[in-house]
Amino acid sequence: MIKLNDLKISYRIGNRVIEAVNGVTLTIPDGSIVGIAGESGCGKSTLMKAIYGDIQSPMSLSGGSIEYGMKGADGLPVTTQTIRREWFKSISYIPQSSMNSLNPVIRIRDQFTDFPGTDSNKKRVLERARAYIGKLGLPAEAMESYPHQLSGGMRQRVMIALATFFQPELIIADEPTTALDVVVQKEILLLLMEVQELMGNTILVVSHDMGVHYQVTHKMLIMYAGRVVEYGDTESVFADPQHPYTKMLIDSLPTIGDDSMRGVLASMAGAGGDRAYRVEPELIEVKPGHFMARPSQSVGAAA
Ligand SMILES: Nc1ncnc2c1ncn2[C@@H]1O[C@H](COP(=O)(O)OP(=O)(O)OP(=O)(O)O)[C@@H](O)[C@H]1O
Repeated sequence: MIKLNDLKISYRIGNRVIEAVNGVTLTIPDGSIVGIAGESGCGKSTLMKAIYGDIQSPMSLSGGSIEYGMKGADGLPVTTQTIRREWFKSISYIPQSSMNSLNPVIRIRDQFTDFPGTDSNKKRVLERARAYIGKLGLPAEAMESYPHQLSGGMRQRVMIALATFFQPELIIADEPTTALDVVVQKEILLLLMEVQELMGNTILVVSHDMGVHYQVTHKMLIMYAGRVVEYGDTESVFADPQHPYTKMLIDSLPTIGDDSMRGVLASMAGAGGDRAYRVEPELIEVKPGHFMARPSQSVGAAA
């Protein structure tokens, strides 16, 4: 269980201090997938880096604390000061555009054996790694490849394989599917879910995509301007959002049968009322090669 107690993280740029995370208090239960959403610049990545223990200038922990609820190799509780020793072993980080973070001049096999803290018996590591990447849907040949020889989705799978190789208790994934096409996005998210089911680790996933959060997470944390404005079980947050900002984020998701565009569509159809337009708009060519679904007035509709 991770506990954040009035956590404050700031950046100092000259005389200016930006409170990027401004007093966050919450508890993250073990074995849950927690989604973090909020607009650009609200502090999601800063919070993730702080939990990962990657706090370096100009970033600083300006208040509060993080309790990790895990013990290190020395048997002592892990703290902000000692968390770095747990990197790759108990806690791993899948950064934004991580598929481009693989060292381009090192074969995938060597990325596994050169891993910090890995077993010194390379043969044993490679055997394990081969079996493991197979489980994550990668062909054995991928081990012999350089990163550029793999597709974006495969590189992201390799990143996930590297990040989960030591079965860490906590995985932080900062926008793990950005820059992937939607089909691969779905595969990667399913993979993360499978890994979590298999290993029972806690996963924190940052994403701008509320659909992703709905599909994948157990709990949702909504951030706004450095603060948490809502936190709860995903089902409850989506079914009954409490904070106006959460409502806005959820309302921005189009749903089948969505009626919110009714008035606009009706006026586009020149219907003069908000009911008189055809439910299935026709796709018409507005400019050569450029089509739009223009609503048209329905037969017998009142003007
Ligand atoms: N290295 C840095 N130096 C100074 N300010 C920073 C730095 N990194 C982030 N910030 C500032 O901290 C605030 C929070 O940024 P952060 O990257 O955590 O937001 P975010 O929610 O992850 O945004 P995005 O969704 O765009 O990744 C922003 O105001 C940002 O400008």
